[in-house]
Amino acid sequence: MSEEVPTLYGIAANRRIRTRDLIAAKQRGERWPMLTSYDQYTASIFDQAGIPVLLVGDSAANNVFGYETTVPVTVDDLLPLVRAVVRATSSALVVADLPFGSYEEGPTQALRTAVRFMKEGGAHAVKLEGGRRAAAQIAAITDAGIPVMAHIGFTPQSEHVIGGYRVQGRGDDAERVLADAHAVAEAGAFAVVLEMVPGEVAKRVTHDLEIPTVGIGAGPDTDAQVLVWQDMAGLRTGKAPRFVKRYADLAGELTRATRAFADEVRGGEFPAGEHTFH
Ligand SMILES: Nc1nc(=O)c2c([nH]1)NC[C@@H]1CN(c3ccc(C(=O)N[C@@H](CCC(=O)O)C(=O)O)cc3)CN21
Ligand SMILES: CC(C)C(=O)C(=O)O
Ligand SMILES: [Mg+2]
Repeated sequence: MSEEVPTLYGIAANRRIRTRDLIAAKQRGERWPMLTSYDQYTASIFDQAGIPVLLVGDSAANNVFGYETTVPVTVDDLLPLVRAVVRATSSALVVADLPFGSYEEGPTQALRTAVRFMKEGGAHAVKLEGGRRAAAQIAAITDAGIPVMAHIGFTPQSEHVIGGYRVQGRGDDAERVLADAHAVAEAGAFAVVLEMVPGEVAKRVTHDLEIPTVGIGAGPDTDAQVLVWQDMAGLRTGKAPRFVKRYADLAGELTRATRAFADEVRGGEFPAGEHTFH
């Protein structure tokens, strides 16, 4: 487990990735992968496998706590997950997602929440949803010394206003996404997630901005790509969004292992002598 760890090209694995490394990577034309993580074991594996940025997403609402939407999850729910991911990693930059209700009231509330994720969670950066409407919050948090990743296009916390899971920025709406992208960069964001926007719009934003763009359902021309890990690894079953690619079948593998354990207990084959103390 001590072999050379690939992180960003040219960056040694013996220190944490910093936001400036990600901006430098963009200048060199290097793409990078990002995944969500919500626990110790996945965080350690992703860190060792060379994922330079891990997001403790508010999507824990769906993928850890079993809610239908991201709306119910709280700061107190997410803080222990952030601590676990930080403790389990040595190279990755850990980004804490600000949940719904923890920053909308304004810059003061947003900064207070971001400070909790830094002080109590040990996060290295925070992320929040919104373009022009979130610019004041992004500026306040950044001015306090906390790096902010923005998130525009489809913003799941607003799905009740948006009216479901919908591509944002088609046709004339592209101007809205572009204005949001420029606003968050101007406010001081170090990167911006583009979720479910047309590939052409994501390409334009990526070209326009000096900060890296992180696509999810935004085509191949962003600087980085992010997926929810349970989608990427096939732990989540059922219909996945079109932007998901499954790189493994963890649900199938875990089902097989579970059935084997259950069968061996029922059949009296487990535990065997080697598992027994005398
Ligand atoms: N497991 C998981 N993966 C995610 O990507 C994710 C979460 N959870 N939770 C928070 C948000 C919600 N997101 C979602 C959820 C569903 C679709 C979806 O069903 N998309 C369909 C319909 C698109 C359409 O109607 O235009 C698709 O086929 O892509 C997209 C994004 C992205 N985030
Ligand atoms: C999908 C990513 C960008 C996210 O915000 C989350 O997982 O919460
Ligand atoms: Mg999120």
